[in-house]
Amino acid sequence: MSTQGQVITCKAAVAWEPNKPLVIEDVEVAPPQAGEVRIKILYTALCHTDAYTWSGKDPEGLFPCVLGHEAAGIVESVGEGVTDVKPGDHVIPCYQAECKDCKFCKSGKTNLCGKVRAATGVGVMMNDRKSRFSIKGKPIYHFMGTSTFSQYTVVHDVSVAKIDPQAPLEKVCLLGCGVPTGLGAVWNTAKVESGSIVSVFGLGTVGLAVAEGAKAAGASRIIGIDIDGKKFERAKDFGVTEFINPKDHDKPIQQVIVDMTDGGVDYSFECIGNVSVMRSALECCHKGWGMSVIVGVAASGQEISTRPFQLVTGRVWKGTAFGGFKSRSQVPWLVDKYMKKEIKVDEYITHNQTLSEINKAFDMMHEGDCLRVVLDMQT
Ligand SMILES: NC(=O)c1ccc[n+]([C@@H]2O[C@H](COP(=O)([O-])OP(=O)(O)OC[C@H]3O[C@@H](n4cnc5c(N)ncnc54)[C@H](O)[C@@H]3O)[C@@H](O)[C@H]2O)c1
Ligand SMILES: N[C@@H](CCC(=O)N[C@@H](CSCO)C(=O)NCC(=O)O)C(=O)O
Ligand SMILES: [Zn+2]
Ligand SMILES: [Zn+2]
Repeated sequence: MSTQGQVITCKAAVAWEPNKPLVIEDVEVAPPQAGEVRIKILYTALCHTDAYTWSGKDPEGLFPCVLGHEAAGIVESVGEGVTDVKPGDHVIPCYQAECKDCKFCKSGKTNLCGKVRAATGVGVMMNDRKSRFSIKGKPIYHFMGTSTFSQYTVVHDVSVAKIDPQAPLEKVCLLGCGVPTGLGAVWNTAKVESGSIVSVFGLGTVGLAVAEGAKAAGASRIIGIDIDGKKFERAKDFGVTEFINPKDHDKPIQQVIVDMTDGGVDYSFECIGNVSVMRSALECCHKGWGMSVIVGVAASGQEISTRPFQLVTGRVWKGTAFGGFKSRSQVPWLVDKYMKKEIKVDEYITHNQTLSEINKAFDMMHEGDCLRVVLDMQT
């Protein structure tokens, strides 16, 4: 029986309050309105940004909400005027939209899109500024325009990337956030050249994807920095050539790196979300040209600082969202690269769970050996 035009009641993990366990609820998901797409989510991974918003440290965090933004699924139905996808299409929801028509999209200077950001930032849909999720009539906020911790979700059509139907959804769900962010930070934001010396702070999924991207770009040295020494062995497989544990040194870590690189690295990447490490990442860059890219997301109220002289003397400080990738145009390209075995994805999946085990899955995510946990949403 077709569910098109009907409210669908399904299971979703609801964050009722910051830091309180997620609760699996029967959630009503309204049909998509004009310009919207309802997606059956088959697999979702957990990202540290979900945990960050759940913790209450995200100034944009709203409760109750359905978190989740790294997923893959199949279009169930589309609203009026939606032409780019149809029921049955395999898709990846994209928290960074791409309308191809706004000032941002047309600028040629950024992957940020302005079309729906004002609505997604406050947990509602553009059309009527309301949520499509409810429980017994009580609205539940959307999150990042994706809300993938639900068996069905509604997103804006500008936030849907149509992908190769042959691609395994239980793997390519990762191409919704962490892996593209790391690869793109290197390829799009920093534009690392062959022969460069690179340092990566934080060897989780994002940092390892930075290393993978840097290796592909031909970096001559890739220095991995992490306070957890257990991260080092695995990082070799992703391209890291040297390791530093700040705990093994008395000197500031930036000084250690400057000393071992004849004046500093060409490019550094902060993949943790720690503002003091962001400073170290900038200050380990080479005078005159070194560039540092902030990838990690820092808590509300945190601010970065350095001596302005660091910038006066030629270091450049940048940041990246979704690795600078234009989502609808380039996520399908990343899926194709995975299918051609040109980028890793499977290697970042260390754990598998089901939606009903989501709280356990978050506990796993915080364990040292974990990169990504993928949830099977339909069991
Ligand atoms: N900008 C974006 O678009 C974007 C996209 C995805 C994720 N993120 C953010 O990127 C960050 C990294 O994500 P992840 O999934 O790789 O996280 P993760 O927790 O798996 O990895 C972080 C790593 O940093 C290490 N670490 C922690 N404190 C450290 C310190 N002081 N010095 C050195 N190492 C330290 C940890 O041991 C861990 O290995 C998070 O803040 C996440 O929210 C940003
Ligand atoms: N809401 C937070 C910012 C969170 C943030 O920086 N998000 C990244 C993606 S993290 C994915 O794991 C991002 O793309 N930001 C750009 C955007 O949200 O448009 C806050 O307000 O501090
Ligand atoms: Zn993420
Ligand atoms: Zn746009």
